Amino acid sequence: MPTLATARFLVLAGDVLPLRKLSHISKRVPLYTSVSFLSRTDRDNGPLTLASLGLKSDFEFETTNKKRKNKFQQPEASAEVFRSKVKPVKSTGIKEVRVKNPLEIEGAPFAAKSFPELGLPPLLLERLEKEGFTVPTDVQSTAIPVILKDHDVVIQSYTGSGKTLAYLLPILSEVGPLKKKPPSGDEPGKRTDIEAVIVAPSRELGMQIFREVEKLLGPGDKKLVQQLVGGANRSRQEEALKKNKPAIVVGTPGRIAEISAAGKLHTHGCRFLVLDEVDELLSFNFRDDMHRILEHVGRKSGADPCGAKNPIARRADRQMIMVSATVPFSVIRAARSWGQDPLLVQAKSVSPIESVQPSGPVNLTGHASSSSLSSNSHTQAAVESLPPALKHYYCVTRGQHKIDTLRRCVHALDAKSVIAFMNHTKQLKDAVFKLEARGMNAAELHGDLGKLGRSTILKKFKNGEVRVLVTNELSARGLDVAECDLVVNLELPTDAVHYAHRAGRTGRLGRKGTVVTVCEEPEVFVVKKLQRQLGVPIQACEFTEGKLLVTEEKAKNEKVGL
Ligand SMILES: Nc1ncnc2c1ncn2[C@@H]1O[C@H](COP(=O)(O)OP(=O)(O)OP(=O)(O)O)[C@@H](O)[C@H]1O
Repeated sequence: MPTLATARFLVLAGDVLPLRKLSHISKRVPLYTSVSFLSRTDRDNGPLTLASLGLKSDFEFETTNKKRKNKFQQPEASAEVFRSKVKPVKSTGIKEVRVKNPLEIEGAPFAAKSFPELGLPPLLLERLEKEGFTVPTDVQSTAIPVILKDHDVVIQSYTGSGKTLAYLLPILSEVGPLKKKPPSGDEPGKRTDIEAVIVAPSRELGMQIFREVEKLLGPGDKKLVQQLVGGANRSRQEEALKKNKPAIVVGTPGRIAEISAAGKLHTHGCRFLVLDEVDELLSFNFRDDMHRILEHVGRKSGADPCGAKNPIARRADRQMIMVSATVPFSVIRAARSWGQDPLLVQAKSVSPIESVQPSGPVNLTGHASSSSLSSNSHTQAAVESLPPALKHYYCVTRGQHKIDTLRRCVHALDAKSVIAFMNHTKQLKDAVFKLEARGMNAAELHGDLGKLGRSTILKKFKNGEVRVLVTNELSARGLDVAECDLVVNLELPTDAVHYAHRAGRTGRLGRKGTVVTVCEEPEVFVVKKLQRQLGVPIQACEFTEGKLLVTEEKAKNEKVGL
């Protein structure tokens, strides 16, 4: 049984505590190998701050004599942002030895101008060119070299900034037919296990990532990736696993856990575990399935007698990649628990997770915020997730006129591809009925529809056959429709994080985008609160004579919003 001597964090009653603070606890307290899971409404101790990432400071940084190589040299033109002087640790046959090393964080140029600068293999570069990807985004320039150096990472960058390729490219550099050629004579043996598991919280997002991998692998090798999303035929998925022996699986937590529990998914030798939308995957709904995944993926039972007993050593066998536009402090705590010396990778910075403190919020410009901003880390997470080019408005109307307002809004902005968010399925269906009755091409997307119905509607929306997609929280995360130029909140989101993910469906990858919240007079104070929490202006507007008119703030609204 692992003891406190070999562990760094203890997970107790939903909290993760550094074990060095628990010296008074009995020496043989069992170590939970799982981590705390958080309900959607969990509030943390405080937000991340950009200041806390202190690029020029030295950090006291614990590092491990990893089984994975610690490759700290960067390709010359890539994002060199940290350098660690890892002292060699004498091999004792036990891998848990950790030494404290100072980590120097230096300011450096980040944005690589091209993919070849990032040290990706030639075949993958060819595929990227074929698919029209020529210049990496900031988060890709920063994350790819760090992941290629085998670090566990938390990737945080705003919605639509290209986080998917930021982790897929380093994985495909090491897994599958596009990978770097091993040195001659170093040809690995026949692969039997899955090499990368990518977990996403919804079928739609899972399928989107799956398609992205398929596309990069190319038609000849697309069977090397297998989708394991819920709602799809399970026995067909199991047959495909057996027949095609894929190297990568992408799926939802429930289905992955189910097939794994049935003994049909062999992931013990898995090298990469990706948790996309990690803050959502931490929610209570996924708790049991995520436990199973974290316990089984990349755990080489029997391969290493020390590793089998020592959770820290076992963790070293897989590389954890955690991704979201919103990274509340709960994710930082989870990363500390799951990962080995994980790094926080943002668009233009890399810092040790150890250095991230739950402290005061910052605004979008990175300056310390005013005290009027909420200090919880969920709000902070939302601030950093909004694409800077988005425009935010709200329009006050009566409940019964919301659909008309939506219609006028679509015409006034001449929006071609609109996502309208609501909270309840019944109202959502009514809204579609009313929009269609008014001649607006609309469709509904929600959990009551079967998998086929959902994918057909989504396809039609992506093709432009549907102009207004009326949906709920299901589509708020990860959904990538480049053409979406307008997001409308027909009902208010529950909080700033949900607002940010909804808003992020438009304005992707630097495109223009508009977010309009349609609300009733008594709800204006909520909009004002969102404005304060997010640190972005949400202007009052009206739609008259086919135009969007920004209106003067009414005095009483100002008062309510104080
Ligand atoms: N280097 C690139 N060049 C051109 N297009 C890119 C590049 N990287 C990503 N894209 C495209 O940008 C879009 C957004 O990328 P992606 O979905 O990965 O964003 P994201 O940061 O994961 O967003 P979210 O937080 O909403 O999930 C996708 O259509 C993707 O194909």
